Amino acid sequence: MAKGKKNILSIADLSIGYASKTIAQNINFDLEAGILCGVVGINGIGKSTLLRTLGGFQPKLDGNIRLKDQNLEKYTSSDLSKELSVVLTEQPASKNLTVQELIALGRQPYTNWLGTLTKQDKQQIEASLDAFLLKDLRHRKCHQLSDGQLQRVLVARAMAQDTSLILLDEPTTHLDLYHKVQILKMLQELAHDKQKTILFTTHEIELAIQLCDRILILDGKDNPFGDPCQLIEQKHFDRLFPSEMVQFDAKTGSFKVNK
Ligand SMILES: Nc1ncnc2c1ncn2[C@@H]1O[C@H](COP(=O)(O)OP(=O)(O)OP(=O)(O)O)[C@@H](O)[C@H]1O
Repeated sequence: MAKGKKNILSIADLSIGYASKTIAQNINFDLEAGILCGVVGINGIGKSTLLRTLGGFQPKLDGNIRLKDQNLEKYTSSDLSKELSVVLTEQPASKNLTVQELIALGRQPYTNWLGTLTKQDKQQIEASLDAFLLKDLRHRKCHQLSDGQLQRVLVARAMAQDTSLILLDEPTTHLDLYHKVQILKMLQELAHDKQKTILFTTHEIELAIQLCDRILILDGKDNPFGDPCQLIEQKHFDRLFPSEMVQFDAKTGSFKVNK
């Protein structure tokens, strides 16, 4: 850990899965404020299960999850909603709301029972609309948005919630390359400029290598974690897929198909 910087999320010896089956174990990593971290790994290895466990949607099987020096299970749901926001792949039920209304829902943990927005709530909503290029779309219904626009709205809602940790499950699914890069750069900016800790699952390994500060590789064994260059040097990406099919080129940080 860098001197003087406190961990926002500390994971030790974590096992995740279901009563019937352990999906992944031996997961260890720490994340400080201002870090963008990608979680990669092959289909079915447990990325979404990890996200759901960290988000408190399903119980861990073993080990420790500490959020800002307190065990995750110790948080009341009201306190947790001020420290942790989650953006899942499922489409929101509230797509009949306008962009601005959906983003305003991010302020729910802070508003009174009437949902009255204070000046500070409104400022946070404006800043979120601005950061995710949504000012012109603010009155558009969410069901009238493209996948890329809707993804920006969902992340903007998480920004409005103003939590120290933001978890996202595959935020780049269904997006073209330009919009994948756009959303990841916006997440990077949010992490670096606003000192948020952001963890997201992805199949975009090459983009994660270029844009993330840290990567967790779920590999069903040791689950290596570190900064992308370090993981490349240690040849962890070389072992991700069967080498007769695809090979990792450490010089370019990209995968080549064996023809
Ligand atoms: N409710 C459940 N009960 C039992 N097993 C489950 C349940 N949900 C998922 N699984 C299993 O857990 C394993 C991990 O699934 P998970 O969705 O976490 O993987 P993933 O890495 O996110 O996959 P993908 O990249 O395909 O999205 C899979 O084998 C899946 O079949």
